[in-house]
Amino acid sequence: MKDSKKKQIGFQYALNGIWQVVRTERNFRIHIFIFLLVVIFGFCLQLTAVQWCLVLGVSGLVFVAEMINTTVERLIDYMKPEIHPQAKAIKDIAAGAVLMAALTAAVIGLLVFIPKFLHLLH
Ligand SMILES: Nc1ncnc2c1ncn2[C@@H]1O[C@H](COP(=O)(O)OP(=O)(O)OP(=O)(O)O)[C@@H](O)[C@H]1O
Repeated sequence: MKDSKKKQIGFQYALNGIWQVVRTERNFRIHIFIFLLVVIFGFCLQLTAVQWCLVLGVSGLVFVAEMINTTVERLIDYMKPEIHPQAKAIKDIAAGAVLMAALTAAVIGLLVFIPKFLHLLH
C-alpha cells in the first residue's frame, strides 16, 4: 500500500477515535460546550494573541487528558479485572489527570477573562 494511502487511513482512525469519545462521553461533550462558550467570549472580548494561545493551549490539554482518561478506563474495562486496588488506582490517577487539567484551565480562564470583564465594567 502506498505511503500516502496508509497515512490517510491512519488519519481516519484518529478521527474515528475522536468521534467515539464525542459520541459516548458526556464529560467530553460538556468540555466542548464550555470551549465553544470560551471561544465566543474570546472573540467578544477581543483576546490578544498571547491570551488566545493560553486559552487554546489549556483547552487542548483538557481534551487530551479526557481522551487519555477514557482510553485508560476502556482498557481496564476490556481487561475485565475483578474489583482490585490496582484497577482502582489506575482509574483514579487517570481521572486525577483530567481534574488537574480542568483546574489549570479554570485558573488560566479566570486570569485571562476577569481583567477583561472588569475593563468592560469601567
Ligand atoms: N475494577 C475496579 N476495581 C476497583 N475499583 C474500580 C474498578 N473499576 C472502577 N473502579 C472505581 O470506580 C471509579 C469509577 O470508575 P468508572 O469506570 O465507572 O469511571 P467513571 O469516572 O464513572 O467513567 P465515565 O467517564 O464512564 O463516567 C474509578 O475511579 C475507581 O475508583
